[in-house]
Amino acid sequence: MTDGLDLSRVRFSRAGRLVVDDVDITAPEGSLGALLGPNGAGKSTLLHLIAGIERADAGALAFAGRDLAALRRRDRARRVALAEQETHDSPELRVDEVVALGRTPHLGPWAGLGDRDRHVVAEAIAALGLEPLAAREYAALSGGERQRVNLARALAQEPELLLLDEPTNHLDVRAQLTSLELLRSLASAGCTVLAALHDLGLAAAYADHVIVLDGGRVVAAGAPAAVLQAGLIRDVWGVEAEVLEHPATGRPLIAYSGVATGSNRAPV
Ligand SMILES: Nc1ncnc2c1ncn2[C@@H]1O[C@H](COP(=O)(O)OP(=O)(O)OP(=O)(O)O)[C@@H](O)[C@H]1O
Repeated sequence: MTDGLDLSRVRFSRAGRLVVDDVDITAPEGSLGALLGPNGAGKSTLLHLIAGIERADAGALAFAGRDLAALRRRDRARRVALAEQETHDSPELRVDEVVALGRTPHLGPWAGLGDRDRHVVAEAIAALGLEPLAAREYAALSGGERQRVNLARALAQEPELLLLDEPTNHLDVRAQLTSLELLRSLASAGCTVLAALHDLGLAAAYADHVIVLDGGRVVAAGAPAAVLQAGLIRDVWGVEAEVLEHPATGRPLIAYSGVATGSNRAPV
């Protein structure tokens, strides 16, 4: 058992179909991990299981040495945040109100925001550059703007474990890099971060470790350079790629050349 996230033999079925199959994952405390895999691999489901939105059928899920399933809902919410692509519970709220929802697990019963809560909310809004949007209605934002609000809300929660489902979806390239740099600095400050990503290049550029899911199973895990190799990319995603070395960072640089012929991946 580690100080970070530790999943052992986690299984989960949905509608009679096994969608998370004997998953073992270790994410060290203070690391930025990328959860990778093709559509339907089970990434969102696994994040839901870790966040306690759904309950695993079998296996152990621990964070900082504590059994996540045994934590009370409120205790878990103080420690674990999940930033999803859409916030469904607050369409009529303003941006600053949505971000302030992140403080809910830290407030006493019937208590409003205190000075520190307001400070944390303002910092989260500033970290995502959302000041100009703070008084706008969440529902009236673009997809990328909402994505930044969702991340700010998760930051305001001040979690020890931050889970994100495709946090770069809808974002322009600068916003993508800004978000990943923010996640990296959170990890450096001790937060354990695990983000489901589709962009292998971003994972290669930023993650400390990557976990590749396929058909609900972990098929590879480790340092980006060790895992993200042409053969694995062909087998899992059904595309041909050359993996180069980034001239400035030394990290893997993925150059796609096309869909792999003979791949048994279903066409999209
Ligand atoms: N509400 C649901 N009812 C039945 N099956 C579902 C439901 N949601 C997801 N699934 C199935 O569970 C499996 C895992 O889905 P999941 O959303 O976790 O994958 P994912 O890796 O996040 O995919 P994507 O990259 O497309 O978002 C898929 O086969 C999917 O069809």
